[in-house]
Amino acid sequence: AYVDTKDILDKASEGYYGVAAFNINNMEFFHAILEGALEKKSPLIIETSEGAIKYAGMNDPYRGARFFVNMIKDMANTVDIPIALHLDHGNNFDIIMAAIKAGYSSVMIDASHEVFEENMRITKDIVRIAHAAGVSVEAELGQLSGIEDNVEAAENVLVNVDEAKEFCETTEVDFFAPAIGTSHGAFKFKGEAKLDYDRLKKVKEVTGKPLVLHGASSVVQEYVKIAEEYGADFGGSKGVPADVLKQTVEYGINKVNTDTDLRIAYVAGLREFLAHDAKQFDPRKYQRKAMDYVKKVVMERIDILGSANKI
Ligand SMILES: O=C(COP(=O)(O)O)N(O)CCCCO
Ligand code: NA
Ligand SMILES: [Zn+2]
Repeated sequence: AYVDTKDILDKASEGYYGVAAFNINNMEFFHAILEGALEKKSPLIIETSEGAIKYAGMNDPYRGARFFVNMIKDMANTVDIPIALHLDHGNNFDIIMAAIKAGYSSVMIDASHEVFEENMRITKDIVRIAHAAGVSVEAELGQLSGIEDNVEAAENVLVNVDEAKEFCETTEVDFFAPAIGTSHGAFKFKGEAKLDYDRLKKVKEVTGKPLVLHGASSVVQEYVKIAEEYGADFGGSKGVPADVLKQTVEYGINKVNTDTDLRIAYVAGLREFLAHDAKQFDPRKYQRKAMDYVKKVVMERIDILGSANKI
């Protein structure tokens, strides 16, 4: 069934388990992810960035938003796991409105690069509009290092616990993303993967909200190796190890944003297949291995986060 993201995350917060939020740009990633979630009988959050919406809509965001809603809502209403569709890193007002109007389950307003008061004001405004339309809202405090959705965040700015309390009370966001040391992409840490667990525990205590971990991909080396065997160069790639992910779930993370792991799995499968089959030109066949690797990553992640059979 097609559900509100808040319903999935309130249950996850109650039960102290994590639900992965998988990013897509096309049909094949959605199908591969869905196969994995169905097999695991897991609730599923599908999310699209503003770039994905522009890509699918050939630069018309409202068309792109409708494309994803039509594909995902219709499929969701014909399978028996709960599925939500979320706008990831919403920042452009028109695209956030397009997602709400098209029928997204939830939207993120990411004003984390603004000063605190401004982030709070913008977020409060989006919450008012989204809630009027029955849409739930995610927002973020602090900054991930690396490229945060075309906004260059120089260094990690960790969430401030007191600000988090005031922010959640004032804005009434439905779920909240505290920056605790992760970053987007495949090169997350120079050395040891260190997250600020103490800060995370405190944010859970003072907000009582379902929490979101951005930049949560593990950069699974099994697929990095396959991709590199067939010509990729992902040297120095490092993500959030599975045991660290489990710790964050234990301390209150409930939505676990995962994009890079799927991208690496897919390109590994594609490179491997094409290196061995010189004759195949049916896209349903030459993408299958890539989709199988995405499905495997999805199922492994569901096991790590504990959302299997939680439907
Ligand atoms: O927080 C995340 C997941 O980040 P990642 O999968 O790179 O760890 N996202 O919001 C996904 C989109 C941006 C990164 O590609
Ligand atoms: Na998000
Ligand atoms: Zn993110």
